[in-house]
Amino acid sequence: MTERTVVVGAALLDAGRLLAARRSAPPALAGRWELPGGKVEEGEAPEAALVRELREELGVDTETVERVPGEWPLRPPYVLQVWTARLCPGSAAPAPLQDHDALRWLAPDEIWDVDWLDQDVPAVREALTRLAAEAP
Ligand SMILES: Nc1nc2c([nH]c(=O)n2[C@H]2C[C@H](O)[C@@H](COP(=O)(O)OP(=O)(O)OP(=O)(O)O)O2)c(=O)[nH]1
Repeated sequence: MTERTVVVGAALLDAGRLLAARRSAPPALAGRWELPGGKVEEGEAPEAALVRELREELGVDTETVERVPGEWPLRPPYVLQVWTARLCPGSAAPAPLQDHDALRWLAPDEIWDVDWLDQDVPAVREALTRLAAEAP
């Protein structure tokens, strides 16, 4: 039997930039950059989980736009799925409230300036194609 838990990550896009978040915990991941998000709870739709996680972690109101095709293995039993998302009108600006200690909005030519978690690199590469498509 394969047990797997989906971790949803947001490619949060705004004004042609992608939000990257630096993890503050656990020690093995702290200091590395990721797509903000978290684990989907039982009975929860992944898009709803992502909106919930972004509210908890960053204090923002968001809506998901589309699934970024693909699924990337994390530490078993977790797999990463990614959606593009945008801020709802009137949302607060993202703040590192929980799990993160820094945030950066990255333009396409800055994407590789941060030290992404190794396992996020293929997902970020895929998200970058979406960002390039919507860059002003
Ligand atoms: N959110 C997120 N987690 C990731 C990414 N890449 C990656 O390996 N992970 C790992 C870190 C964690 O082991 C797991 C997700 O944990 P989390 O701490 O973000 O999820 P959560 O908010 O639901 O966690 P919890 O404290 O409620 O247990 O997936 C990523 O891009 N985004």
